[in-house]
Amino acid sequence: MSEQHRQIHLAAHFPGVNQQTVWSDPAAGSQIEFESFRRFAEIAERGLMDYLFLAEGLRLRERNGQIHDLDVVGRPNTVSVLSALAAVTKHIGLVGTLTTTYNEPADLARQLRSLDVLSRGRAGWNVVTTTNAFTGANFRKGDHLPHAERYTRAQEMISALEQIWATEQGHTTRLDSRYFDATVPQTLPASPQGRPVLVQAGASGEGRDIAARNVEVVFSMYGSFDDGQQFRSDLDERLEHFGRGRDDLKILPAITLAIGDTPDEAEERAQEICRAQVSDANAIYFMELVWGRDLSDHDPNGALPAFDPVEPTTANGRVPREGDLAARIRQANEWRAEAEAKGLTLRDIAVREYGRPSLVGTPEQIADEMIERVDGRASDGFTLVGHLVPDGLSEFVDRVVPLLQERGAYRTEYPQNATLRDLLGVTAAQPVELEGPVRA
Ligand SMILES: Cc1cc2nc3c(=O)[nH]c(=O)nc-3n(C[C@H](O)[C@H](O)[C@H](O)COP(=O)(O)O)c2cc1C
Repeated sequence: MSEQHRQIHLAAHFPGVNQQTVWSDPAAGSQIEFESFRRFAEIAERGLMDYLFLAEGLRLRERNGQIHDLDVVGRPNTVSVLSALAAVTKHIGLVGTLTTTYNEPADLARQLRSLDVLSRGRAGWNVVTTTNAFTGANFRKGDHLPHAERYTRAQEMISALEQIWATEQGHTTRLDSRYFDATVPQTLPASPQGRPVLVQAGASGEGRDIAARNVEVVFSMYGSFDDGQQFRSDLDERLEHFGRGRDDLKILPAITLAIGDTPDEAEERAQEICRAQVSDANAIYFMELVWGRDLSDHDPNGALPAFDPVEPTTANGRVPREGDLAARIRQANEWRAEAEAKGLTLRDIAVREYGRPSLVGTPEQIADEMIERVDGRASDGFTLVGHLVPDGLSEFVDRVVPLLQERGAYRTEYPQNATLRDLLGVTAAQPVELEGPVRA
């Protein structure tokens, strides 16, 4: 008799423009052409995954007032890509990230319901509030709401969308809250899953409350066993507070992989991937986030800056590395001492700090580790982020998925006509009522 394991849920993250994806690799495809998305979806669906996931960036990254062209830049609109994918996939869920800060309810509700109807109940919405202040410049408001206000608006947006989605076709919804004052007609029927699955990404207390109150899946960065367990128990308390059960919410942290035939080979692969991810230019960029200023006059293969970090002077489209100035100065001093003692360059430190892939090992080791984390409730599965687009997850699908299946921890086929909510095995949360307007 094989041991009983909890079922693992998997999502495939089509990386946006970030340092995880190695676009310079000859095997990398386009981040724009539909063929990349189609192939990526085909691999994820071959791996029987719950959903394919797209992040959102509404501007091109900038650095010192210039477009940050270290990587490829730009990506097509999320809902357009997912709608096109609905036509070439059959089972897999299609989850798009869309911001609550820079959208209006009628438009967002209609886009997401359209995707849900076109895909016959396979749509999901990753609720984000957008960190990057400069995104505000795209919009009439031109400014960014403070963090707490963004979450007030997010809750109102979720409630508004739920109200609109619960309204029958041909009827209207009246929205009257702090941020919204609109009368919205329901132009479409419901999909087989009623409304899109809600996913959330945002780690503060407010973000976690939004998740515990409203959503069915959290996309987190807490990939290690201990961090995952801590995050889970924090969310469990919040779920209880909002009258929901632990199984009403799945947590799928981001995971990166290096697979090898032997542990040594996997380790070598991990090193190779890290060095490809942290190119010379990316090493400088990474250190600029710590030092808070332009370091383009520094040699990535030379010493770390001799001066201390400062308060950031340029808005480069990225929030500076976490930690206050004193902590960043301490960090810089530690790295400098270590670099001198061991003869390490700026890039050596960046490669190491940027972080090795989260799971490094043979297919057996990776399958064991995943099962252990899910059985130990450190997560309910994983959002897989490959370092290559579009084929980066094929080795995982071909070599690790069969082992998860053999061990009874993963589905062996898609259920017939399953919606995304069916695949995840979750029920929708009770909608939160919109609070009345707080207009003076
Ligand atoms: C794992 C993760 C993924 C995120 N993905 C996006 C994204 O694709 N687009 C976006 O505009 N914001 C994204 N965000 C930003 C969040 O929505 C939020 O604005 C930010 O994390 C600040 O909120 P917090 O303090 O609650 O974390 C992401 C955040 C996290 C933690």
